[in-house]
Amino acid sequence: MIRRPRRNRQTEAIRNMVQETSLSLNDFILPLFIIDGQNQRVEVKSMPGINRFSIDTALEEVAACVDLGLTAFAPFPSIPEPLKDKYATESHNPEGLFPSFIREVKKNFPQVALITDVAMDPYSSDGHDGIVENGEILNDETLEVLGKMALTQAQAGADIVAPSDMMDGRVAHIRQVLDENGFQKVGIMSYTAKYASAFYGPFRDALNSAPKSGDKKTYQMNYANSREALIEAELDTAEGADYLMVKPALAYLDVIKLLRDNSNLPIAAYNISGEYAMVKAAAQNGWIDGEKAMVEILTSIKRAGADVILTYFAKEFAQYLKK
Ligand SMILES: NCc1[nH]cc(CCC(=O)O)c1CC(=O)O
Ligand SMILES: [Mg+2]
Repeated sequence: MIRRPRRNRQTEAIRNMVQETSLSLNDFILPLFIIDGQNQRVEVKSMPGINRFSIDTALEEVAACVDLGLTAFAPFPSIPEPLKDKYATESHNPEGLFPSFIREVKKNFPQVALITDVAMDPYSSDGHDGIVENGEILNDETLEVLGKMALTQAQAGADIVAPSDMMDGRVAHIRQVLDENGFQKVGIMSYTAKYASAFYGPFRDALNSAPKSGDKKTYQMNYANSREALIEAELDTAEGADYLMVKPALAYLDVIKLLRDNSNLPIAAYNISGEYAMVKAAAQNGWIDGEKAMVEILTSIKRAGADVILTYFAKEFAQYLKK
């Protein structure tokens, strides 16, 4: 035998030398759940280690994460039920919970990147990402709400707005609204290929944002499709997206690779709530080594082609690097 691949695996120094993919804290965006009130830090039952924070404790959490070397955050608001309505009006109230949080973060930590969620579901009494009329999700009427929401977030100081709703044409509409109002510098991270997934459950628990009726299959993609992701990617690119995202990540590594190979834009991947919960549940049962599984999963997402990874593991990974 002349070729023996095992030679390059003989010692840790050699293995490290030939390692193709490495993770850096610059790769990560940490999602944060924001709730009303003061001095609140409430664990999400289905996501061990992940809390919902009021603005004050969220700022402490951001400070702790910045100390660990994290630089990017993706906050999501949990809106009290009485403030929800059919048109997600609260989503463009400049004095609302979410814009208030954005302003506080930018005031205290101007150096961090804030990637803010644009979608109706946390504010919608129907729990959908669009306006519901006779059981139908209206596309073009929803764009108006998304534009106002994105503008409100930009005015509060968001660096990048991230539409997660999957309405057609929303990237172009948001770009136009931002530009008309002088926010040319605010980026758009589009949830380009977002699939109708069974793994969103814990997130909907955290925000109490599950659809009140029906499912999201008329707007989120069918997980059996990958060519359709290329159609979405072409459109988002033409409409002015600065980043293309694939969501979820783990069961969609092929889609991440597909977009990586077909686009020169940065590719983001969202390692979502249910993917986090699976690892934590198995680790708590002693069935897998949670820390090793975390590093393996995050490395795999990057190996598949993600430049940016949204993950609930970001803080834990930063702590692991410190060890
Ligand atoms: N706008 C919808 C939205 N924004 C973030 C997530 C899920 C994130 C996660 O599971 O971690 C979802 C999915 C959904 O509820 O349909
Ligand atoms: Mg689209």
